[in-house]
Amino acid sequence: MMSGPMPDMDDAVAIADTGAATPEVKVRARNLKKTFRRSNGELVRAVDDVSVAVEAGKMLILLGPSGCGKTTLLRCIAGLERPDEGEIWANDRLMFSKSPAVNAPPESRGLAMMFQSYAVWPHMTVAENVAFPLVSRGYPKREIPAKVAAALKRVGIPSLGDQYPNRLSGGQQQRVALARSLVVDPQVVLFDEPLSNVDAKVREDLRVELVAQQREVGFAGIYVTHDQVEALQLADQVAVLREGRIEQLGTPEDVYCRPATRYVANFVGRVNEVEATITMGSGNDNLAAADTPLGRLRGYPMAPDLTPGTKVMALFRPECVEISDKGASHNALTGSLLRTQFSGAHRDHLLTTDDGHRLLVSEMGRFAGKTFSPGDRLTLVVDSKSVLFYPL
Ligand SMILES: Nc1ncnc2c1ncn2[C@@H]1O[C@H](COP(=O)(O)OP(=O)(O)OP(=O)(O)O)[C@@H](O)[C@H]1O
Repeated sequence: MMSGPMPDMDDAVAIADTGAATPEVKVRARNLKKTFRRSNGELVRAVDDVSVAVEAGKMLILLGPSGCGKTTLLRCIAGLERPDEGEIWANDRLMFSKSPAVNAPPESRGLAMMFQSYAVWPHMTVAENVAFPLVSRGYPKREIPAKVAAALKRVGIPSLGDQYPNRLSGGQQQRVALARSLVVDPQVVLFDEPLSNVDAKVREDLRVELVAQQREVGFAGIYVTHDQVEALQLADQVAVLREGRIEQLGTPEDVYCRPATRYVANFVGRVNEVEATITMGSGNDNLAAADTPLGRLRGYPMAPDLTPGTKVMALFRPECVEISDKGASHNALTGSLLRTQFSGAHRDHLLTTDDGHRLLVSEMGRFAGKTFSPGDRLTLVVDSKSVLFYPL
């Protein structure tokens, strides 16, 4: 039931007891669709029947490769793009629907934004930049300096208020942009790849900062990225997108450790893939067995109907493999070392098996004293709990 009369096209609608949004859900998009027509006439389903929700104080990450529809979905929620179908609710108000016809303008949705392209304004000082959302919302003038100072302090640049942005580093400019997004104490913040223009170390610092700010301010966030490390670090929930659709929605642990599909497994981390044939369906321990050209593997079936004889792909991550000098009764594979790459916290070994399969093994820390040379025969033992069988 909607409160009040039938809304005008450009009004947001407050909801009473619709059951459409529970109190803690800050943003909900339902069955959103958005199709574009390219200049050559071709239709692109940028967002294809997507439903997502984010609760107060939680971060939802939209993750996927370039062109999968992340930005379009975010822009629909922000009100910068008009969906073809679906509904959008924010802060318990209907922001978009086709029937009744509702399409609230961006500035009335109560959503703060921090977009990569929304750079800080060079002709304004840092303090003026941060004050801008307060001024444009008509905040009492005398309250603005204290709010700006608090926002700058919160993002770790309390003394930069008088500076012009072109005197600041990229990381400091991003802090200004973050302060500008948070100064109005928003309940919801939309982020579109906000850290993609800063170097790796600054990105990492800013991610930590962002999580701390979220805890403190308690806003709900929707954050677009194609960087899986960023997604896993920041997310409460990750939506992995593929060609406009959600391939998996889950916690970072779900999408990394129990990817629903091979696409998700490959997108959120590195994997070894070996073709296999199921020889034994899953038993009491839920583990099945499959024959591969490299030997028998035990692992978890990722579909219900993987009966003996079914062709599957066995997947396991490089860090779930141990180099063994004892061998093992099952899940043991043998290969010759091609090369080793040292990366500080871990080192990666690339092996080739006798039938030409390539296997990647990642050893974490504690490898001092153990050296291997190209050509060495190594036995690998793969943890059964991390082998996953997917239908082909
Ligand atoms: N205005 C537009 N007109 C035509 N096609 C568009 C338009 N905007 C986006 N698209 C197409 O829609 C699809 C999704 O684009 P979108 O920008 O949402 O993807 P993305 O996942 O955010 O990619 P990226 O990470 O590269 O920004 C792409 O195929 C893109 O070319």
